[in-house]
Amino acid sequence: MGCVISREVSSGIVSEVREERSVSAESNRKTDEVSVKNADRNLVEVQNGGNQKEDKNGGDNRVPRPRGERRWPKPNLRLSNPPKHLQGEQVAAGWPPWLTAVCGEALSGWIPRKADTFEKIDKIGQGTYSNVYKAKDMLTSKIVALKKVRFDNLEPESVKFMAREIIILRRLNHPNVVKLEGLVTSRMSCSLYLVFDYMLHDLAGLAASPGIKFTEPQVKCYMHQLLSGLEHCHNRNILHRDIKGSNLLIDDGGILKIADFGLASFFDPNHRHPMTSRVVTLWYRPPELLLGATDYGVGVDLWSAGCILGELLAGKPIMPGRNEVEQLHKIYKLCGSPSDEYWKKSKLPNATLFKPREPYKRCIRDTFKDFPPSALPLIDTLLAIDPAERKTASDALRSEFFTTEPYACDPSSLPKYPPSKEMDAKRRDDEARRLRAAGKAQVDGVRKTRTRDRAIKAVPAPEANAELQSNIDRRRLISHANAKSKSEKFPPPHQDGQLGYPLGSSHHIDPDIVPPDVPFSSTSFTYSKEPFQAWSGPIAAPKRKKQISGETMDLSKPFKDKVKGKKIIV
Ligand SMILES: Nc1ncnc2c1ncn2[C@@H]1O[C@H](COP(=O)(O)OP(=O)(O)OP(=O)(O)O)[C@@H](O)[C@H]1O
Repeated sequence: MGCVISREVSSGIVSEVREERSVSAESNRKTDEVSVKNADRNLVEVQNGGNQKEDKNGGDNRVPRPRGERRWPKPNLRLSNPPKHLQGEQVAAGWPPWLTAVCGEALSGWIPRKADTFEKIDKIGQGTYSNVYKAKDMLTSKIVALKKVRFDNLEPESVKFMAREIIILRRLNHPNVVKLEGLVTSRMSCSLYLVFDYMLHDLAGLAASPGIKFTEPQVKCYMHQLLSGLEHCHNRNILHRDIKGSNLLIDDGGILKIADFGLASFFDPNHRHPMTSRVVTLWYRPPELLLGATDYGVGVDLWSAGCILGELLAGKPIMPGRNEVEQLHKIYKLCGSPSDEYWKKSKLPNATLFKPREPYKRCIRDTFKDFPPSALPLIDTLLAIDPAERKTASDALRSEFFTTEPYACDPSSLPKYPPSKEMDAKRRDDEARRLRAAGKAQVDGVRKTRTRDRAIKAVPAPEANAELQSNIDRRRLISHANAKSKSEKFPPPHQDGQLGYPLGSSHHIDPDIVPPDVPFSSTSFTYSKEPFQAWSGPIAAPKRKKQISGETMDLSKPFKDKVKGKKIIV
């Protein structure tokens, strides 16, 4: 679409990008040919990032890396002071100084579109730190989605996190990954808009729509696209870390795109850089993260993909835990508890706490005996307790699920659904509540109630993501700084040992907040009066909103992490 248009920005920037471009000029030709219709050729090439190759079949052929290039691309989150000349050039190109001062790398080679060249049509989504609008690009007449990222106090940390999302998005170029088309900003405003293609649906919204039940070929079609998008991310050493239905957008041609890279991160295939375990929405979170792993890889996204596969075939989420303890318990009950061998080799921080007295037997095949037979080996693999056994997205794409009849249908043959997003499901929910409250007609009420029930099932319990660390960090931030929305995503720096999850040390768990049917070793639970409550949720904290220091805190969203000293990559 070419939102990022007009002139080249800086000789320095452009030469850097050109070097990349020369490596893969061939591979970019196709994308460029499409984009060049709308925009200046040079800048579109820059926008494409230069080192990616589009493969419409979902394959992911990596372009050879030039000599001397880093083995794995690392976002420059800690570089808070880009060279002055670069900042100057970017400001001259129209970027606001508060942005260039912190995340020059994310802007490199791009110039901003002006906000008044878009016409907002409707609000279509809301995230933890953003609002998403449907808008019309006045220059091209194209309908787009504008994700408005808020920066209340222009805190460098929050801007850096947004920069990471932009850097990651710019490295991705695949039909099943949402494409960042451009950035919109103004010198005056403290917000930034990310421009994306407009997508009519998300998978959570579709799955929660009354009357929609996916057939086997349709499930295969969505899963193939999801795994193809993941394969692309993983081959670029990017973990998404929040795969769930509402982050899988679907356009009116049935094309699925992985969206919301706000929690995504580059990972080190050599496992030398630990990462935070506090990622992924609870229902889709793999056991190793619940057990505190900081050394993990593609397996985390594959687990989430397994949960999605189960959900699409079962018509409801397969492991809807209300808090972390219950989530782990649901996992053990379905997938079995980790083997002794795995406990030994994984050295997971929370292993001693969550080792059940008696091992649980795996019963995936029994539980899902009504699933299509070819789906069982795949779901069995994706939901393996040991992440190494989940293999890779490429392996999943080669599994018999996709190579036996009935085959995946073509995306274009999928039914044309009315617009349906997770947000629409919530709207229906609100409407049903309003109608019930007003004592409207019984029949109508019954129908809406069913809709509501389903919508709720498709969305993780809000409390599910409220965690110890986030609560403490929020409290600290709210009382120490007068910030709100950003603080929920960007807590202040802290040492791991200070709060929450001291790596490698044991935790205290209040037995009162452990669901009664969770038979973990009783010796593991030690009563503590510390302000712990990591295992939050309905059991410990039934309220959605919490009043802290006079501010209303919304605990209903996954808490976005931050850099912890030098050790943990978030
Ligand atoms: N390109 C798009 N087209 C249409 N709708 C979109 C698009 N991108 C996002 N949305 C809608 O906006 C919602 C929020 O977007 P997104 O998940 O990117 O924001 P976020 O602030 O990172 O959210 P979260 O708190 O879930 O992490 C999505 O669930 C989706 O319904």
